[in-house]
Amino acid sequence: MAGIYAKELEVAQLAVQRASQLTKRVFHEKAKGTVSKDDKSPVTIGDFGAQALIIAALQANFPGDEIVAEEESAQLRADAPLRDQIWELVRTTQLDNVAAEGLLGGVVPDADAMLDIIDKGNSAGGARGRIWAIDPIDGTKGFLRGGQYAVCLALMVDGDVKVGVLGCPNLPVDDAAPLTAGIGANQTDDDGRGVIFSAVLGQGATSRPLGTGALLDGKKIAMKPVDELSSATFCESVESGHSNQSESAQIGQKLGITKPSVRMDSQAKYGSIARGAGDIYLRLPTSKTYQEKIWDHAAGELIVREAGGQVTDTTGSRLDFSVGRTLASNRGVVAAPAAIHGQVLTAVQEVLGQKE
Ligand SMILES: Nc1ncnc2c1ncn2[C@@H]1O[C@H](COP(=O)(O)O)[C@@H](OP(=O)(O)O)[C@H]1O
Ligand SMILES: [Mg+2]
Ligand SMILES: [Mg+2]
Ligand SMILES: [Mg+2]
Repeated sequence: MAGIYAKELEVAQLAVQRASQLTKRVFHEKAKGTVSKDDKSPVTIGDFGAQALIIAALQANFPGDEIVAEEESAQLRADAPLRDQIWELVRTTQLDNVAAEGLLGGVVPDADAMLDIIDKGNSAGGARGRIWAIDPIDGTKGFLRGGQYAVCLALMVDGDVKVGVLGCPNLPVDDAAPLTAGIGANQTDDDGRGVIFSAVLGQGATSRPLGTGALLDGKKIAMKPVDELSSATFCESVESGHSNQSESAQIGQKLGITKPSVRMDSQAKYGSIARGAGDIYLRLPTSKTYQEKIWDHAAGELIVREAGGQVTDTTGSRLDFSVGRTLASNRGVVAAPAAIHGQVLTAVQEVLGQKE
C-alpha cells in the first residue's frame, strides 16, 4: 500500500543514497578539499557536492518546494579550482539503477548550474508550506577524522517534520550490532557497512542497507526497552565544543549508568538509538548563545519518535522546527525511549540546575 508521502520518501531515500555515494568517494581520498567557513567550521568538496546532488533531485520532483540547506556557494564562486573539483564529482556520481537515476533527474547541466542549485537551499524556513531541510554531511569533523557521519534530509509541512531520511555510510548494516566505544573512530564503509534510516510521520521507522542501485528491502526498527536504567548505553558528540561532556557524565552517574558514554559524530546517534543499538542521546548546550540548526535534527528526531522514542530539549519542550533555520526556541536535546524519557529528563534538569 502506497501511503501518504510515498513519493517523497522514495525520492528522499534515492537522493540520500546518491549523495552518500559521492561522500564515500571523498571519504577515501586523502585530500578532501577542506575549506574553513566564516564560523571557522570545516566544509569539504563532499559537503558541497552532496548538497548539489540532493537539491537537484528535489527540484526534479518537487519544483515548488522550499529548501533549507546548510551550505552556500559563495566560496566556490571565488575559487574556480575548488568549484571544478566539486563539479567533477557531481558530474560523475550516478546511481547504477537507470530508472532511479532518471527519477532523480540525471546529471546537472554544468558547473554554473551546480552553483545556482547549491544556493537554492537558502530558504529562511518557517511554519508555512513544504520545506526540505538538508545537511549534506552532518559530522563533517567526523568525516575528516575518519569517524561517523550522515547525509540528512527531511521534509517539513507547515513546520512539522513528516519525512526523515539519514544515510550513514560507516554504520554497520546489522541493526542488532551494539554501540561500542570504537564506533566513532577509524571507520570504513567496506562490506557490511552503510545504512539508510527512514521514517514517515505515523508510519514507523525503518532501516535498509545503503546499496548503490534500486532501494533494498527495509526492516522496521524500534528502540530497545530499557529494563535497568543503570545498564543503558548513552551516546553523545565526539566534540566537547558541541555538547557538554562533563555534565553528561554527571547525568550518567545520577542515573546509575556505569558504562562510559559512546562518542560518535553526526545524526548516526539518532539512528543508532532508534534501532536499539544504544538507548539515550544527550546534547547539552555548551554556550548560552548557540542555536541548534534544524538540519542537524529534523530527520533524526522523527526517526527516533517513530521508533518509540521521545525527543525534547533540556527544558522538556518538543523540538520546534517551525521558527526558521535554527531551533531558536530550544536548548539542547534529550532523546530516549518514551518509557524512561521522564527519568532521564529529571536527571538532566537536576544537573543543569546546579550551575544556575
Ligand atoms: N557550539 C555548538 N553546539 C552544538 N552544535 C554545534 C556547535 N557548533 C557546531 N555544531 C553543530 O554540530 C554538528 C555536528 O554534530 P555532532 O557533534 O553531533 O557530530 C555540526 O554539523 P556539521 O558537521 O553538519 O557542520 C554543527 O552544525
Ligand atoms: Mg557544517
Ligand atoms: Mg550538521
Ligand atoms: Mg553539515
